[in-house]
Amino acid sequence: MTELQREPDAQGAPVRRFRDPAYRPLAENLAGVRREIDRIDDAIVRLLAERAMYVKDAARFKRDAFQVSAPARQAEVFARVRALAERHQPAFNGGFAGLPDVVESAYRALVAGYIACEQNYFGQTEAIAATSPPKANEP
Ligand SMILES: C=C(O[C@@H]1C=C(C(=O)O)C=C[C@H]1O)C(=O)O
Repeated sequence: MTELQREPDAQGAPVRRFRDPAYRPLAENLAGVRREIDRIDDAIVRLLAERAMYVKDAARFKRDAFQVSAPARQAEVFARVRALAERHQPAFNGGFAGLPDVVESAYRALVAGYIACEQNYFGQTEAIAATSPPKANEP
């Protein structure tokens, strides 16, 4: 017989502890942990919305779908956020070993979503007629 699956008790006391004696808990119960995660998600989503508006603006500088995708820039972004995750590895409670992988894979999913939207916005733009630079001796 399989045991009935149920969600963890958010109000209850801990049911496990880290074997590391130096580990310092961050919250009294799971509800407290989740309150902090929700607070951080509010800030993250606000920043993702701000980032989105720059992705939209980037469409004005692109000539075609390949340029919207800009794979070299994507690779640069993924390497950069991975390095940032390594640099921001918390120095307490043993850090979070998988952080660079979590951050990189999150960015791979995020940027794929941003690019799909940028492709749509690109379709709402039109080419600007090329202007020739002013010639010497012209006022
Ligand atoms: C914003 C740009 O367009 C796209 C979106 C990117 C992003 O979300 O970081 C990166 C490269 C492009 O795929 C850009 O070219 O910089």
